[in-house]
Amino acid sequence: MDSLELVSSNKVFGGYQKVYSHESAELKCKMNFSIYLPPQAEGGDVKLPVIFYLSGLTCTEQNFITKSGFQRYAAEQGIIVVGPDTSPRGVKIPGDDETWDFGVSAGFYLDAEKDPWSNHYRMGSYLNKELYDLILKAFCNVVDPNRIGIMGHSMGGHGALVSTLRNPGLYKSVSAFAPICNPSACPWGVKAFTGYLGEDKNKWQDWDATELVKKYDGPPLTLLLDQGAADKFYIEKQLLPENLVEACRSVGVPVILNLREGYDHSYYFISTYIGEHINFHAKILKA
Ligand SMILES: N[C@@H](CCC(=O)N[C@@H](CSC=O)C(=O)NCC(=O)O)C(=O)O
Repeated sequence: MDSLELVSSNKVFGGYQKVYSHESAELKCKMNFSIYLPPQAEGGDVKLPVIFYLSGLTCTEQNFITKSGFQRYAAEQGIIVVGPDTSPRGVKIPGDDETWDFGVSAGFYLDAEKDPWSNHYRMGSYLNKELYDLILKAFCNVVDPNRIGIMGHSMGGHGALVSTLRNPGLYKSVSAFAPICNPSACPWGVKAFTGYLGEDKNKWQDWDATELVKKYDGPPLTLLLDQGAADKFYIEKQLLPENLVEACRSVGVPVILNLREGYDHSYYFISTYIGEHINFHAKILKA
């Protein structure tokens, strides 16, 4: 673990919530990530499943670990949970902090192709190659490389779905809270894809879950989605879960969409259902 620097460590539900920093080769900057090591990781003599959790717009690795209460359920199930940051940090690109839905904290878990973003904004490769491999290597005494799942919220829900569909088999289980399901067809996605990928909409399809699922040809998957019915971003059609459900049904990919009456887009919603999501992953990863 020479290249990892421990930023913080707090005991919670018998395990440890840690934050590390490291130099990312993909992003060319220093990045933080969180890792929850449940009590079962103590001693290092059992290999445990891992879930990656991807946060949404405006977040760092801190929002999820301080607001969702996931540690109780991860401790109960004996699951390690890893949370990357949402964009490169400390890199100055003109326009990267002008709006909250593009640039800093809004990396969209994709590999940008357009200048000036393509040099640093490579969150897709960072997550699915660099951080994934780092976790397997640095925590090899406690991580089971064959039992890895992924989940996320909003922009992070998009990231979880797309990472799974683009990399068949890399993640055995996937779920999302209020994900951006069809970014090519919503204002957040159009802005991000135009900025990071350019005007050519053919390229957008490679990072859009609703398009990717129609071509998915990997191991069997069931997608679990939870969506608050009172979520203003759902009402404003930024999220479009129905488009993803329709695409899944058209190709026979099982999907569960729970529409939760009265819930909004916040971590109050996530904390209410995070236990159900952890248990969903546990059932698949521990089968
Ligand atoms: N600043 C925005 C609201 C931003 C917001 O709601 N961000 C969500 C993710 S949205 C999609 O990716 C979030 O997770 N916020 C962090 C939190 O701790 O709640 C506005 O003005 O509406």
